[in-house]
Amino acid sequence: MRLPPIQAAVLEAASATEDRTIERLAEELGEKPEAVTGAVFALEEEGLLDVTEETVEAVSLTDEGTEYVEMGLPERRLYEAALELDADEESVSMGEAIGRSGLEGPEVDIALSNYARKGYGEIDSGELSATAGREEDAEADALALIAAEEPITDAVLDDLARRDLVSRRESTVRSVTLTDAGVTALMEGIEESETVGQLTPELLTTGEWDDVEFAEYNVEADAAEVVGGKKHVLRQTADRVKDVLVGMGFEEMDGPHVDSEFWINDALFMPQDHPARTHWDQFALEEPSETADLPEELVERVCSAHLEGVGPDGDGYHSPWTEEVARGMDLRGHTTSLSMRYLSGEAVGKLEPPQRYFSVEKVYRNDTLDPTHLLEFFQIEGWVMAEDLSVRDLKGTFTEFYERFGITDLQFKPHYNPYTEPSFELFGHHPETGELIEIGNSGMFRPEVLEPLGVECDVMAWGLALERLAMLITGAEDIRDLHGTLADIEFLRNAEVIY
Ligand SMILES: N[C@@H](Cc1ccccc1)C(=O)O
Repeated sequence: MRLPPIQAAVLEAASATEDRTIERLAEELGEKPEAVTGAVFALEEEGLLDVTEETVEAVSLTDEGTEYVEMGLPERRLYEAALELDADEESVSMGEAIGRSGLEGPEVDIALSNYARKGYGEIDSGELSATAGREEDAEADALALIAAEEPITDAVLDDLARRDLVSRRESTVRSVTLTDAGVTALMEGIEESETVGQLTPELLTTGEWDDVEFAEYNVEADAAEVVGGKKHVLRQTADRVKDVLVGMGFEEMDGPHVDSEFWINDALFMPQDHPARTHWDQFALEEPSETADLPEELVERVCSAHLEGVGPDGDGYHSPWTEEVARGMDLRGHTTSLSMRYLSGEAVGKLEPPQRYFSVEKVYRNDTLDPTHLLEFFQIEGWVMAEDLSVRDLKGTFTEFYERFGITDLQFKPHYNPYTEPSFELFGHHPETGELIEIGNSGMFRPEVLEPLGVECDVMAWGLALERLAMLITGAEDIRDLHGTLADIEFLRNAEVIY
């Protein structure tokens, strides 16, 4: 029998009595698994091989996992440092133990968050103790086994996966055995035929291509995975949000990322001593630290609203209001600053009702990073200006908007904002964890906001979280998987924004 060289080689390497995997054959023959798979399918079609398929979970170390195999787990290194400081006698300073361990950056947090959980000792107000005689660490042992390609138990695997130290993937393992026909063919002898699998520059330049016989394409063979560039999941979500809002009749706003306290806070009737206006919550600029460019008449009206309120029964904050504070420059902590610029007429001139505006833009807050918080994130800002709006209009708009993303179980909770009354927070269920997560904040702008701006009808408004929406759409459980230095590339490659 005549066969192309790779098929002949595969047939000779296969056994009649023992299953051999394609991986193993490829290794033995020094060929690419894809090439061997192609040959196997061709031989199966000729009836010379039997192929069986099995789905298995392949476990491999992530970069972080590989690093810990070499360096030791951070909590383990902290424990060893604590022991060197005699922590089994009594507790020692946490700072000193960290210093001795050589842990740096995010590793410190990782060490601290696993230390007590794994029984290495207690951490209490800056002090740390170490449980004597902790020789074993199931997670460390398991990492070493995975590195050596040995099997490990599922329970530890779950822990390691939760820590992102391993990645798990389903793959299909194909094994082959010789059929009777295959055995007979081998006994009768195989000759290598001249078929060519790949057209090369040599074949072309020598003109040999005209003499050789080409192998047939095998469209069923596994091909190498191609990871091409694609639009980021968050950008896909933002584009979709824009499409939906434009479809609902909204126009887009834009404006400065760095803005004055006036537009970010004062125009919104945020008292100047409000805690959200301190460095705990927002990033202030040193250079330039203030603007000379404020709309003077509006500043006067806003100042008066703060001091005396608006209307005949109005009441203000009875606390000082200074233009100096209003001139301060910040990275905007919300895009409601844009709504103020548009509603005041400052951005595109005086607007007559009805109007609908939105933006999908970045905001900056001095928050603590966690699974639902980033320091830079995107807000879906929006407002509707019309006569006689009510909370029903607000809820109806959200219901319509979120339905376009398959989110139909919104929940509303009463809330407080200095600038809206009434105010509502919005919640949606996470598709994977079932947890209720906050996805937005909204309300009807108060007269103290609208009157100084010269707006005489109702305005309902909101700020929705783009990343949280992306989490509900894609099932991402940690906002840090989506963007930032800890983004999960594997997740981003596969996540889909379907609509
Ligand atoms: N600025 C609010 C959102 C909001 C905008 C407009 C009205 C009400 C709420 C926030 O950042 O959470």
